[in-house]
Amino acid sequence: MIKVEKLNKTYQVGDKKIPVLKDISLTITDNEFAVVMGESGCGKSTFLSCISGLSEITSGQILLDDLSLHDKKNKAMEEIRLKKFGFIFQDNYMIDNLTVLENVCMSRLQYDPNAYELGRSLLASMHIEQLADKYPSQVSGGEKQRAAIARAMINQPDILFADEPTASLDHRSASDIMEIFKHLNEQGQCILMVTHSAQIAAYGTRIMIMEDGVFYQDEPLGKDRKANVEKIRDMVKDIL
Ligand SMILES: Nc1ncnc2c1ncn2[C@@H]1O[C@H](COP(=O)(O)OP(=O)(O)OP(=O)(O)O)[C@@H](O)[C@H]1O
Repeated sequence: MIKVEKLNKTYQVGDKKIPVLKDISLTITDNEFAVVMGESGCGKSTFLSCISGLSEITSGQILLDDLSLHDKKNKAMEEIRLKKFGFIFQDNYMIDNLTVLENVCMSRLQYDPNAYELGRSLLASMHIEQLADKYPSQVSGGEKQRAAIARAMINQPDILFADEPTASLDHRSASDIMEIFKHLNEQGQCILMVTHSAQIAAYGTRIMIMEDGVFYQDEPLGKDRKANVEKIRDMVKDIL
């Protein structure tokens, strides 16, 4: 469970302060697939990077279970980010001179001699086990994004953070990736994702709409994806 309490984030540019996140309080529970939407520049990516401990926050706190993520005295923060969080971005940042399997397993190899075994089984669950020994330049964008999910899952994270994971993919590959997310969530994986697409957001179990640094709508989603798309389009019709 991740709990956000009175989160504020202000960027300082020269002598100008730019408040981006404004007093956000919410909880994301372990079994949720929460989706954040909102117009460009409203603060979605900033929210994701604050809540995942990648960015400093200005005030408030973020608790992973009972652990404060921005406690500067907490030397274990790096370890927590590595082992409890998985990250997927629009650009999947594979290391070109490592194989797909090596990319997937890199962050686990240092502490687990069986990392490759787990990596192979993750690739199999993404239906790309045959790509294990290829290099990133030899696989398609959709395949690379599946490998990026395997890489994000390699430390069996508590939460998977995804910032527009399908934005650079065609419709078919994007749907395939969302089916994987849906399946992971059905197996109990907590996911927090940012997207601009109602079709993609409709795979979630919760939709949160941000405007100007606050969530002004936050609703559960059902299992009927078509109904979810309608509902989401209606929620965002005035801003997107
Ligand atoms: N490092 C930074 N320094 C100063 N301002 C920033 C910084 N990062 C983001 N901003 C500003 O904060 C605001 C929110 O940016 P953010 O990237 O979180 O928005 P977003 O909703 O994710 O946008 P998009 O949908 O276009 O990706 C924007 O006005 C942006 O210009």
